[in-house]
Amino acid sequence: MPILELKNIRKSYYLGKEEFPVLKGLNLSFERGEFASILGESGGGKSTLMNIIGGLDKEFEGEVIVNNEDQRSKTEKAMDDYRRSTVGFIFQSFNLVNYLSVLDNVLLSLKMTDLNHNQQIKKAEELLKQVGLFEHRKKNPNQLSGGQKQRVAIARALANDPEIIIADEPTGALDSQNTKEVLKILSDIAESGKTVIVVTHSQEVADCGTRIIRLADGQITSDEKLRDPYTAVQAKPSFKNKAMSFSSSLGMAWKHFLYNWKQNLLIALGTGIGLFSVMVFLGLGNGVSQFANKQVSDQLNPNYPMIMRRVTKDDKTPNELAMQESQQSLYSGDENSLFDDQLIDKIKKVDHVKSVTESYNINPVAPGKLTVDNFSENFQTITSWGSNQQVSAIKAGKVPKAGEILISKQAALKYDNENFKSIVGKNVKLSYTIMSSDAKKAINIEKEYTVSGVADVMTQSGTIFMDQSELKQTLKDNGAQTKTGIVIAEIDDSKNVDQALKDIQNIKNNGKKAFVTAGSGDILKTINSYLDIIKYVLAAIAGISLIVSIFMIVVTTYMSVTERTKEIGILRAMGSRKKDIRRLFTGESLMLGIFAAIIAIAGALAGQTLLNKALYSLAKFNLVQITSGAVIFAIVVGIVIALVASIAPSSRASKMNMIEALASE
Ligand SMILES: Nc1ncnc2c1ncn2[C@@H]1O[C@H](COP(=O)(O)OP(=O)(O)OP(=O)(O)O)[C@@H](O)[C@H]1O
Repeated sequence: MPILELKNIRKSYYLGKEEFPVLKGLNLSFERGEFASILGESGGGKSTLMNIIGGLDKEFEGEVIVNNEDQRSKTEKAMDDYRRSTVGFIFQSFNLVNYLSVLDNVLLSLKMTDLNHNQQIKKAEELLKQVGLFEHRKKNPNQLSGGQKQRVAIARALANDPEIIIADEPTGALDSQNTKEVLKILSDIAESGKTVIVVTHSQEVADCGTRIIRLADGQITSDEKLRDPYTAVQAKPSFKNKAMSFSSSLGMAWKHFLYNWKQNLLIALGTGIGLFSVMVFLGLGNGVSQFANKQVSDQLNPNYPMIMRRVTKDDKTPNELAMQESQQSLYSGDENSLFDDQLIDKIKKVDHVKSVTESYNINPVAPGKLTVDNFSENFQTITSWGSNQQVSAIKAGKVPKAGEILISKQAALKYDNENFKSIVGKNVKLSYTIMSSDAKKAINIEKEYTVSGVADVMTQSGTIFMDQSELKQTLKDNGAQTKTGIVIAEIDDSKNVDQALKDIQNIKNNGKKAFVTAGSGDILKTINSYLDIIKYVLAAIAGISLIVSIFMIVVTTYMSVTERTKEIGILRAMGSRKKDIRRLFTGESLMLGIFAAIIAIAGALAGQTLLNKALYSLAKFNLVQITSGAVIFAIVVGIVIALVASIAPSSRASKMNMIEALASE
């Protein structure tokens, strides 16, 4: 039974609508152990015929029957399998993969078998011994002579133990000595029971075989038998062929990635810089908002929100706006802004509220004056030191008791820039003017106090703190209003603050909402929302460079596809699937993305250390704080960018016409 039969094969090429018939009805059959040469003039259609036999070309008329199976009825998958297991190709220009070593070139075929890694290496080494190149296995193809390259190509074609070897001008680029050696190997292959079909112009090559077929003008002009086919029966291979595994494709992608490392490093740097800037901006935003949070919570205890009476006409105005109205109303001396015991009791009844303290403020009609020795400084407010203030904000001295005041660090620095603490314990005089409770009479007050301490309260530089009862007594003694417009609630736990504030805001008095609230949480929310906007705008600006990176990877992958067109053809001829080709390019660009992310992460972490060192003296705080989320973000974005960028080029690579790819230079 013939291994291969060709029945009435016709093939035409078309230029526009014009038909150029190349093969005009060929009928041939080949036996096992046959070494057949196809001789003919240039342009006679020999390569076209080989492409049809080798399963590279399905656009023809007639039947190609291999082992009793019609090739045309086969699916794409079955044709990949056919090229992988039944045929082996040898080309005039060797078609070795340049970035792989001699051993790896042979292994390429063996990657498509079920042999394990060690068995694959053993088999590849045996094949290289067979063609006399074992010593050269670690070299790259460009370190070999032409004859040696062709012997590697033969070893590679034999690796899968195919039944048919197709050789297109295998000695065309060799001198006479190398030609002899290659012909000897091809004869040996036929002798082992395989069918060898060689396309040649050379009578010397043709004379070596068992049969000469002459082709002219698309037809067979003679079919001459020189000797009987070899009779040895090919031993059944000890392994099965299978599609290239995912890890093998990635392994190949990795080898090319390393081979091309200079170019890849530059692209990864480009992409990495974009990712790096996004990470640093996010980290800076993070650090600055943590710094701001710390500043606020150092001064105000979140468990002690401030409450004022609500004065809006409606209940719909949001709490923050209603609070502004309440403040204006209080400062203008509106009685409706003041608390009475019944209102304070309502707040005390709210769940999680442990206590309610009245907070007093003196807002002099004009800035008050603090005098000590020859030094004087203005102040806007005297406020009671309440439990809502953080004791940690006191940088020198202690909380004010009766007859004492606590002043801001800014004021203390003005007193003594070298040693702001020196003001603690000094006697100071406060002089200011307030209005009587009926707001009709101005009252001038002048009193001496001892400075109990200094507090770092950034937002309240013109504030003086006084003990609550002391402040209340002062107001009383001077006939001023002793009802307060501000009370401080103490909440049992910070996790209950939001709920308690909501409940307080919903308390009604005479059918209307009675209170507005402000906690340090509100201040933080406002600060954070502004910082978030800045952070994301900066990160987005840096992110634009990532779009540039996508284009950079697209262009490089396209260039790589163009450069490696021949390799794509070789791999497809060896039985790689479209999927394997896609993985090869996607894999390499994925490595580029991961590499870029690694560069970005390493750069950002180093940048974080350097920037924090450089900026520490500014705020006594690490202003750049890169989170593990940002690290994961960089890896994910690196991978996504690479995948998006590789879609079009790798799909182009996988869809390439095999014959055109093989013919490319
Ligand atoms: N893709 C193509 N489109 C159009 N014409 C083609 C194409 N490929 C080959 N041909 C034409 O088909 C004819 C046969 O080409 P083929 O390569 O099979 O010849 P050949 O016998 O192998 O020649 P050589 O010995 O020079 O390699 C030539 O005239 C060639 O110009």
